[in-house]
Amino acid sequence: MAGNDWINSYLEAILDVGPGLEDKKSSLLLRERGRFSPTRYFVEEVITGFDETDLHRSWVRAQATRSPQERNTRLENMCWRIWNLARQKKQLEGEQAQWMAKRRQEREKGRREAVADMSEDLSEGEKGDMVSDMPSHGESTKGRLPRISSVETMEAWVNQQKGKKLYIVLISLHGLIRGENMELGRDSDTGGQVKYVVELARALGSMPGVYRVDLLTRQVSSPEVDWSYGEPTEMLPPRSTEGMMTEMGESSGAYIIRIPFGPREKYIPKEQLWPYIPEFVDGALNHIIQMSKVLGEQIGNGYPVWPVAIHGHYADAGDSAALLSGALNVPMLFTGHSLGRDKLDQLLRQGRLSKDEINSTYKIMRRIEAEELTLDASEIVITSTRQEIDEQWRLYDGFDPILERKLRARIKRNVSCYGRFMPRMAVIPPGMEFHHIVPHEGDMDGETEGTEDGKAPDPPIWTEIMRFFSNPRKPMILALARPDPKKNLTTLVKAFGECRPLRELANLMLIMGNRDNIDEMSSTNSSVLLSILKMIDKYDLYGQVAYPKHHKQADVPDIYRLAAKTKGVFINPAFIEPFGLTLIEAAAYGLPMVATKNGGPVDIHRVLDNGLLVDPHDQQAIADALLKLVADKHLWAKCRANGLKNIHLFSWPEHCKTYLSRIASCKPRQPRWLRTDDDDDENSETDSPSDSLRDIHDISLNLRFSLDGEKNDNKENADNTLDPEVRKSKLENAVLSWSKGVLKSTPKAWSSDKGDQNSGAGKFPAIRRRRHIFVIAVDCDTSSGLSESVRKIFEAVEKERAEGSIGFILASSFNISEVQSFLVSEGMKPTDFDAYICNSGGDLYYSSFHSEQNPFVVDLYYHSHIEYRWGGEGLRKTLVRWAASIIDKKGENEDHIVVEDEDNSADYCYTFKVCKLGTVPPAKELRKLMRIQALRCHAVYCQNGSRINVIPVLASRSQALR
Ligand SMILES: O=c1ccn([C@@H]2O[C@H](COP(=O)(O)OP(=O)(O)O[C@H]3O[C@H](CO)[C@@H](O)[C@H](O)[C@H]3O)[C@@H](O)[C@H]2O)c(=O)[nH]1
Ligand SMILES: O=P(O)(O)OC[C@H]1O[C@](O)(CO)[C@@H](O)[C@@H]1O
Repeated sequence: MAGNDWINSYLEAILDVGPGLEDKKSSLLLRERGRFSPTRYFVEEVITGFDETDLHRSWVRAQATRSPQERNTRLENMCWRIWNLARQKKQLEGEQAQWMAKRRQEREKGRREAVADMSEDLSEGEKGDMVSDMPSHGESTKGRLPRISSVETMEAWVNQQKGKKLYIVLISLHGLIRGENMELGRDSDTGGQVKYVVELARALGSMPGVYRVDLLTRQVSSPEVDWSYGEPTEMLPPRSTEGMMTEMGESSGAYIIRIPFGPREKYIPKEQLWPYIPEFVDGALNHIIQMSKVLGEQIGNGYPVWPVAIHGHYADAGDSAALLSGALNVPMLFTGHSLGRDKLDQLLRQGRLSKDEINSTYKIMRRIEAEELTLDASEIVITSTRQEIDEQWRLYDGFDPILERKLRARIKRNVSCYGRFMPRMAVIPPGMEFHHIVPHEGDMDGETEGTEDGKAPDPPIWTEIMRFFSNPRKPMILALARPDPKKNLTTLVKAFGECRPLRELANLMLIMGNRDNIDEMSSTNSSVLLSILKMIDKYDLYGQVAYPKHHKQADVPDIYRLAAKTKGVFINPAFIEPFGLTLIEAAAYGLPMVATKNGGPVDIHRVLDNGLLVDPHDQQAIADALLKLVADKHLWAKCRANGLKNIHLFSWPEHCKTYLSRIASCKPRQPRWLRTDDDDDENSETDSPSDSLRDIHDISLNLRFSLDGEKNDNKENADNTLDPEVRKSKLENAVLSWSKGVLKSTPKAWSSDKGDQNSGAGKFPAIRRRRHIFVIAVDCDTSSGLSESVRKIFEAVEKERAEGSIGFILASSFNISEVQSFLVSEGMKPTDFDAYICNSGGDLYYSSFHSEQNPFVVDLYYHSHIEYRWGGEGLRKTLVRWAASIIDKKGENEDHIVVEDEDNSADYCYTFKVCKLGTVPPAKELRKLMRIQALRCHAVYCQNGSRINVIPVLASRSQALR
């Protein structure tokens, strides 16, 4: 019963600490927030160190020895709770292990099937090692970064691009982004990503060949935040040192463009932004179309200059970029910064929150689905480290490094991949802006200290920091991070507090964002702060730890400088750090590092070799490493020198060169309505094609409705603020100019009716007169259901319909022949609707007055927008195989539940009948299966679950409207 002696002594210790554990809610929160408490320490010891049966035994014993004394009752309750926590943890671990095993099986099966499909010509490349052209610190030998080799490609590309000027769109959705005095560490959402995207935009805007960069983000006009975040546009002026800005030439530069969406006058955390993404996409589309037109006038000889790529940063912007890239038919890029699956795994592994709790707090499943979608839609995924690919992206259904390798080898050999696609992964570490790193030679010997003899005074932040210390000249251990539990600052304070020699030798400087009042911080951040303050008190660290309330972005270089001047060390003890901008910042100021061995720091360390890596969970290892680096002056000097020597490898211009060479490898795509130049009538009064799309967009803004489950509950659309009359006339104009633009730009290409092709103006007369358009999007399993809905709507607006001021679009899962039969059976005419979105978004038709035999005109341009990554026959075959595997077993008999419906299938919509409702696997299972095999598509269960339509990944009914 040795185990139980230990348990009992811990239990006694918990009781001595006092209440806390009995309150389930508060203890869960307490653990989630990373607050340190002795109770937590003992509970964790018990749960992780002992077997569940020992814990059960303790509870039984506590029950048996129950007495009226309060302490005994508490002991009994506590034993029960702890035993249950341990069981929960074990169960979660079990589920996790099962999930991993199932996943491994599914992936292997998927891979086998994919390989079997492609088996006739497996090549050496597919069997062999990685054919790597990915630049990576991980793959490089120290001091020789492969990305440098991209310079030649870049030069070749620049030559090839001579005369062409690029427009690039970046998206970072959440807001609170500005060019100067960024509020980094303001809350959980304002950190490295903000700095990264601003610096990337600025650096790209300064590259030869790039004409304009727009960084799109949320416009936040709220009393809670600075007015600058409400400004629609901000220019990012180029930095003027370090040779970054050579050949700015005639570039228009980089801009932050703030798009209004989401609740008005309210700043919200990123987890709450998901429902508003369609609204952002509409606003962004409007901006891009207008900007392309403006750039066309400036540099495109009057032809729109479309973005060469749309690049989403973080899952939410990835989701938006996928929709935009589909709507515009331009390549998409993605950078994760931090990935949901990894976060979910970390949280599950801690065993403190159930999956449901994690999901409701972090909306993690929505985020993961968005990340999967980015894999479906991106041409290139950019990561900061190799680890992100090998350990993080490989957790996703849509990415498998082995399959990726095989597909890449096939593409190189020009062999078919049978409709399979994988995004390219490119490791391009971020850079640093070096303009504020002015060499301070005297930093190391005290010469630059403020003196009366004319030397520069100390920066104000030094005084602010030094007032905390009894002896401010001791080496400073610096941590600079948002007070987020995952940054693990509490373990650092504990390590410092419990290591006497370290306390004697060094001070601890904690820069943890900005705060006025801890009570006003988010609960997660404030709990980290409170735990740290309690620990400072507990270990009596007064005079040894600094934790200033405020600092500005401009103070950050001085903070690093101060730590370096005292011969201190930078520490990042995060549980996992995707990259770690602070580590390269510290190195640039000559500060050696101790960093977590989980994530990006491994890559950084390989390049810089400027410190030690530690297990962030091992408090002793953290203390030992810090002590070693501070105490060993020789090691310290070597690490400082190494960091300074190689830091130039993290430079934005280098990043941009590789970045642009990757973009150059994408097959150029652009909106197809461009290709109508020779149809244009020079004397026509009509607006340009881009106007037509903008106006369609205006219409869709005014016709908010719910499609494909995209609930739009934003009642505060910008246009709604207008006077109703103004809105009405705006809409009228929009409809009119849209119809004019449509008529001008379409005749040949979207007509299937050759005889009619030059009489486009006669084709869509109705649309010209529309003031409003109703989109009827009803999912029915019988046409009678649909007919009832349509009739009710027609009746409700009978007068306007008769006048022709209201037009209708029918959006359904039916194909065009089904639509036709429906119209005939209901005695309706094709022209009762102006347009038909068929096959769940796989096809778009317009009604034509001019041909009785051919009353529907297919929009072929729409196909060019959705055909991206459409798996065609390879996909169909796999779907048929899947359908054949869904079987209902009744004794000896086996019935097929899903069967192919060839008659109703179309080029961009494979249709399957569900023979037995309620027995098919959920749509997400099918999606997963396809993703595992690198087949990209959008499976829609429709007609009350009696049909499955599989359409291109970028198609949907709402996208068709867009
Ligand atoms: O009080 C603070 C805290 C942070 N910072 C700055 O904010 C940035 C923080 O960046 P980083 O250390 O990289 O962390 P995160 O904010 O968590 O950034 C995410 O995004 C970065 C860019 O992709 C990645 O490097 C990180 O690993 C990832 O977690 C750095 O420039 C810091 O100087 C401050 O100025 N003040
Ligand atoms: O904790 P999460 O949701 O993974 O997110 C971290 C993200 O938030 C930020 O820290 C703030 O910008 C980003 O830098 C990073 O991409």
